[in-house]
Amino acid sequence: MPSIRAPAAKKATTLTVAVKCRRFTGREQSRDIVRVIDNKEVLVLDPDLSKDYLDRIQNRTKEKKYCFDHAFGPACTNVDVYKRCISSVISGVVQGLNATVFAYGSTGSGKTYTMVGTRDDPGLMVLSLHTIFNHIKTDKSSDGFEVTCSYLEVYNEVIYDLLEKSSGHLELREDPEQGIVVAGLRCIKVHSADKILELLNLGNSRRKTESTEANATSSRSHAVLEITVKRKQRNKYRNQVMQGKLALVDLAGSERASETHNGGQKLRDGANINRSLLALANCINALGKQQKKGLAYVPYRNSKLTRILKDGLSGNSQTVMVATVSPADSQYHHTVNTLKYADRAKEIKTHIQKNIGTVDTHVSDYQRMIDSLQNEVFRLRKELAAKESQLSLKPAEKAADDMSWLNVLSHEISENVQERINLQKALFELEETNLRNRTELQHLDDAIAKQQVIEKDGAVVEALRARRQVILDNIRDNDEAGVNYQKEIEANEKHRCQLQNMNEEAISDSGNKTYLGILSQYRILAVHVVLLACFRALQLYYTNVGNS
Ligand SMILES: Nc1ncnc2c1ncn2[C@@H]1O[C@H](COP(=O)(O)OP(=O)(O)OP(=O)(O)O)[C@@H](O)[C@H]1O
Repeated sequence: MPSIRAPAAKKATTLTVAVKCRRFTGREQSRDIVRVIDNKEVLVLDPDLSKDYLDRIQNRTKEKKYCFDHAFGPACTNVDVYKRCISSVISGVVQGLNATVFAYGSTGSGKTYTMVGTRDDPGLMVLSLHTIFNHIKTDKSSDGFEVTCSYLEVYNEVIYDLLEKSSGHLELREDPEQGIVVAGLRCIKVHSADKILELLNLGNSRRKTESTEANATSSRSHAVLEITVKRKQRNKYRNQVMQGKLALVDLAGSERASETHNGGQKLRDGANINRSLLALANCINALGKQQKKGLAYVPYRNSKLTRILKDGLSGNSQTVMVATVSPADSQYHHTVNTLKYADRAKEIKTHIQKNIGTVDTHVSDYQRMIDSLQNEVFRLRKELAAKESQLSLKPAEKAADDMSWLNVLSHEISENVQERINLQKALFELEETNLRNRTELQHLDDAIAKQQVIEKDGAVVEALRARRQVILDNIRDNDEAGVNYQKEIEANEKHRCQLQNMNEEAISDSGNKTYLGILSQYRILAVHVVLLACFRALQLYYTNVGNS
């Protein structure tokens, strides 16, 4: 399938960081030490009540104050969080932008509650899905939408598909175009928010949770729900597609082994969870410093979680981090630690750009468009004949000047269409070549992985790598050439619009509006039929070449 490429224009943005302090749970008996001021500031009081006035003024207090994009106190619901910092990001997804929302905090601080929620207080995952489908439902354009969803978990550094009953271990692959992808992950087409919610519940029931000292249902895995929204212009032969991706992440809880009193498998789980959360914290640290001091290295490769989140942390994504904290004095160190990382995350920069590109219009789609245009051409031809007999005089005799100007325009439109066909053909050829290149790249990656088991970095591996580089360069060159063809196509279409406008103006100025209007509409539609028939033939040809 031809690629969906992002256009050159990028907009730099920073991570939106929100803090949410949950309310006390029934079993907690602690002092409340977190205050939210002005919807932005978070004050963490010193848990040690014995501090006196002198300690305070001599700065010996452990009281801490932070400022974030948004802060939510215990009385706020998930809907409040959603409205203030998530909903605008979600609207962008329907317009072809990528977004990542993740909850970060210690065990029992309210991450799952925030992301998944309850029946009475639905979480950010549920609210986002409803917004996406509402946008699609109320969209005024004639665009077609396709929504797909995948749900995975990273448990003990192994990736599982939560939408598969008995999922095997899945591997991460680096795709030159799509970045990090999880090979073999199921992507299900969905037509309503309810269907995704059903899948979400199913996935959640398969998620690994345990009762720990700190949380009765502690998530032992990191879960990533990914929703892709493809928006395709209907009835247009310029097959523009926009694709927005939304990643909603519920991280596992971090904890100190000494606090949880876990042993055996639970202790091992905890070590792995902490390993990936540490890797995430290290990435946040490095990215935060990178903005301030220009340091380059970010250790994404240290865990599966950070590789999966790479785009959300530094790539093409509008990202929101919701740091969750408990109000309890017993959680002071966790709270301050979470807020410290949240504070660093404010420095992280990402960029956003619309994912716009071209995709196949299926042969059947072209046929459908041709059929409907041909019906229209047929209707106009009949109307034209009726008008000619009404006029009794031949229009060429009646409006010779108008006709000759219209003929010139008509000729120019035909030339423009011919140019468009040639450009499309060149683009198809390029995309076909890159399709073959990508297949070879995949084979080379497999071969390199196999060969490395036999001899690490030997001569064969070197040769395979050299070939891989050549193919990668070819892909890049072809993609660049493709972008130029796209620009020429855009210019060509703009010119055709101008010609059609001139045509309409000429008709509206003439004394024979009705007849010339029908005549020119008839000619333009006939030209479109030729164009579509040509695209259909090209599509058929390349589909057959691809299959053989
Ligand atoms: N805003 C809230 N209002 C009421 N109860 C909450 C709120 N946030 C969290 N809780 C409750 O606190 C407890 C812990 O929350 P939750 O399971 O979401 O934490 P977590 O951070 O996901 O923990 P873990 O990392 O161990 O999975 C749950 O009983 C949950 O119902």
